Amino acid sequence: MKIGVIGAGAIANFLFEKINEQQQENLRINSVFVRNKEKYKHLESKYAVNLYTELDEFLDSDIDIVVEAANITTVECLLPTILKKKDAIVISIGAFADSTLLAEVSNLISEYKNNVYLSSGAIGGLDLLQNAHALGTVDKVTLTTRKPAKTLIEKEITSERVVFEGKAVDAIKLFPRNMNVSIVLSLAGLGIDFTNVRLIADPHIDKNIHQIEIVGDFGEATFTITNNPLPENPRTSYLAAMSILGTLKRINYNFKIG
Ligand SMILES: NC(=O)C1=CN([C@@H]2O[C@H](COP(=O)(O)OP(=O)(O)OC[C@H]3O[C@@H](n4cnc5c(N)ncnc54)[C@H](OP(=O)(O)O)[C@@H]3O)[C@@H](O)[C@H]2O)C=CC1
Ligand SMILES: O=C([O-])CC(=O)C(=O)O
Repeated sequence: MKIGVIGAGAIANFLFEKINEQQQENLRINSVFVRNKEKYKHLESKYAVNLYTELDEFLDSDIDIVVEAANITTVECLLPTILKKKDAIVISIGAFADSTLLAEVSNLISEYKNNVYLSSGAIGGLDLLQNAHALGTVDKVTLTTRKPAKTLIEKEITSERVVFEGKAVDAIKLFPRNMNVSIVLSLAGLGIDFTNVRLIADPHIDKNIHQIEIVGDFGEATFTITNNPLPENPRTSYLAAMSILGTLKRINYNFKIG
């Protein structure tokens, strides 16, 4: 599968290294869409990719699928155009908190028959949540996220602080670079207005910890994911980058699990 990546930050560099440098069977990144070619010029020789700043040229290049590794605004601006030509994997899931975009994307999927894959990112358990809610009988979903304090607030603190408590719909507005996980969890389950979120700045940790609690007719489930950060961007978990690689591998394989 030939891949085009949008963005060239921490997640994108993980993918360049693991896919192009270390090589993965049947996967190859050919094209990278950036805002500033000069800034990222070194990538062309390092990973044998072509850089693009024009979206149509990027989409018409030698790629089968687009991987977004940029931010929410980029998804809002580019995804509708992408879906007219290519499948897409999205990691900045927060974009789908906008119901207008969600409806537009649903219409484009029907019309152009391209697929959108929402990576599970820095969490897991989305298969269980979707199964448990297949009859609409999950009652409660709560996400408690703890991140190193310095990645959430500028001021130094000595004890933990709850920086957000409420619904996913508001969490993503206030923390668009930290709460994408709350939106994928919402889409798999009760929706953005009914998924409970707590975000805690913790000065005593150096990992991104997501705790998920699900209650419904099936019973109860709790998961804790203790994520190592990506060195290039400690706000982003290593698993978020891995989840894109996992999605790419699963698309390629006809023996589907879960
Ligand atoms: N679902 C999940 O669990 C998670 C999701 N995320 C999402 O992934 C995104 C990427 O994370 P990460 O790699 O750590 O972030 P980085 O800040 O390291 O990299 C972001 C990259 O996107 C580029 N970019 C921004 N806007 C555009 C654009 N319009 N067109 C092309 N490139 C663009 C930036 O380029 P430039 O130099 O031009 O600014 C930069 O190279 C985050 O913003 C977040 O939305 C992150 C962590 C977890
Ligand atoms: O990487 C993480 O732990 C989660 C994150 O930033 C997000 O969901 O936006």
